[in-house]
Amino acid sequence: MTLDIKNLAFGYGGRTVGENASLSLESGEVLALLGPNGAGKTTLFKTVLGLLPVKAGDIILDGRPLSAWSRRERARQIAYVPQAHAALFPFTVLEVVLMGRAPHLAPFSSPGARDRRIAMEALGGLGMAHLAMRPYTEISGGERQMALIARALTQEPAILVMDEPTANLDYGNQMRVLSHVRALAARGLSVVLSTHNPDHAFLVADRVALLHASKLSALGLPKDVLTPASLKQLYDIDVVIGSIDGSDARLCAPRLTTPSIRKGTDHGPPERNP
Ligand SMILES: Nc1ncnc2c1ncn2[C@@H]1O[C@H](COP(=O)(O)OP(=O)(O)OP(=O)(O)O)[C@@H](O)[C@H]1O
Repeated sequence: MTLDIKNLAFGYGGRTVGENASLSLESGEVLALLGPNGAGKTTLFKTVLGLLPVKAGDIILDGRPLSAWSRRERARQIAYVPQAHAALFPFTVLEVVLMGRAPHLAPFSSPGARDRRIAMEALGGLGMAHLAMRPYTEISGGERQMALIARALTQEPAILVMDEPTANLDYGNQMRVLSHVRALAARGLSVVLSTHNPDHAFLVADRVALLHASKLSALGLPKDVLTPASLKQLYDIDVVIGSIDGSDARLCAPRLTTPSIRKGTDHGPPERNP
């Protein structure tokens, strides 16, 4: 399953968030998208998922325009892991994960034994099986994030779109999710994920794209795209990037700057005159 985005413009109503975005995704490839807060990563993802209308350009899924796929067909091919949200209804974790089976069920039918097995396997693979019967409203933000990943895997998609999948996770679960992403790619799944952590892109991505000032500004190997200069442009911070033991593996370390703190400006109310 391939995904081609050509000269895409995306945004909301009369507002264009990004334009002229082009990229392609091959089977088994992991693409990491980096960009500052508000750059438009979620908006791009929602457009690729067909949740927001295309403003200009084309999205081609497996050679066919996305608009030619029915919602159900699309949902069998592309799954979305949104940023974890607060839950409103006390479904069990298993019930939430089973929602991923919806595109595979006949209309008005309920999930069967096979669907439950797939859902439990997804939970088990993420070390979450023990939470299956807990209300989704009574688990932590990180556990909800893991449940949403399990729900997406239960959908058995060819392409997985993950919006900051490690954002709420402890260090161990971050690495478990990244390992899972690599294992899924090895099985032929394509993964697009956004991250604010360059090290995660170094760990997991085959290619990296940068979204900045309404443009996809770079697309290439992590070591070529994630440089002190590009990260300075993206986040306005200074970093050092080193290789581990002279290998191709890279690590990014920020240099902290000392902000100038002035009395009576950004850091508290102005001093009163006596
Ligand atoms: N529903 C909406 N309607 C109009 N504008 C929106 C809407 N949601 C987000 N925006 C705006 O669109 C721009 C891109 O937002 P988006 O959420 O795609 O950024 P992002 O790169 O995912 O950010 P973050 O890293 O903070 O999650 C921002 O300026 C944001 O304020």
